[in-house]
Amino acid sequence: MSAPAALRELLLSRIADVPDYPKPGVMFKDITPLLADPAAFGALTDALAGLCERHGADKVVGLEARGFILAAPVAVRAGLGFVPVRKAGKLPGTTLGQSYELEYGTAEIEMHADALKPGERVLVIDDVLATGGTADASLQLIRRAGAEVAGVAVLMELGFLAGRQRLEPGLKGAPLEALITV
Ligand SMILES: O=P(O)(O)OC[C@H]1O[C@H](OP(=O)(O)OP(=O)(O)O)[C@H](O)[C@@H]1O
Ligand SMILES: Nc1ncnc2[nH]cnc12
Repeated sequence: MSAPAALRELLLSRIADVPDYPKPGVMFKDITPLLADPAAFGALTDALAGLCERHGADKVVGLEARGFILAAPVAVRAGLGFVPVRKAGKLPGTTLGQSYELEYGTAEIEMHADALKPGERVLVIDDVLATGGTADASLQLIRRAGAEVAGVAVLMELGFLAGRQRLEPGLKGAPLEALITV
């Protein structure tokens, strides 16, 4: 479900389009103006915290790095624990790792193996859903830890990259919430 029109407009107005970054042909969605506006950042945090409640989340997982910026205040606002999913090699404890396909090549993300309890319901939060590869890998980590996926929530879905379609099998019926779709 997308956000109410007034919130969508506020959020969209604070996301900058940066052409040809980080490489030619990519339109980068820069959320730093949104983060710099406490009213917009607060409204985003409230909306995502509301999704934690609606979907019965017990924990919030944030995806490095921009996902951390959004997910951490949401977890505090929702009164839930925050779990970081990091790029490989950054977590000190025993980890579960999951590699995934990028547009070119592969990448790997990791989560502490004991970060989630079996049966806990987890909401995954990130800023952008593009091809869906990162979010899909996080769902595999959550399930391998024995936890349940309450849903995935993103600020912005890039509809033309069909990440929703890529993510659908991994969601297994859990919701994908995008406050804005472009
Ligand atoms: O749907 P996908 O095609 O997987 O792309 C989406 C991911 O790409 C970006 O992260 P990036 O890896 O650029 O890292 P950053 O957050 O550290 O900038 C974004 O924050 C998402 O996590
Ligand atoms: N176009 C884009 N803008 C911002 N973050 C992204 N992650 C993947 N594609 C992106």
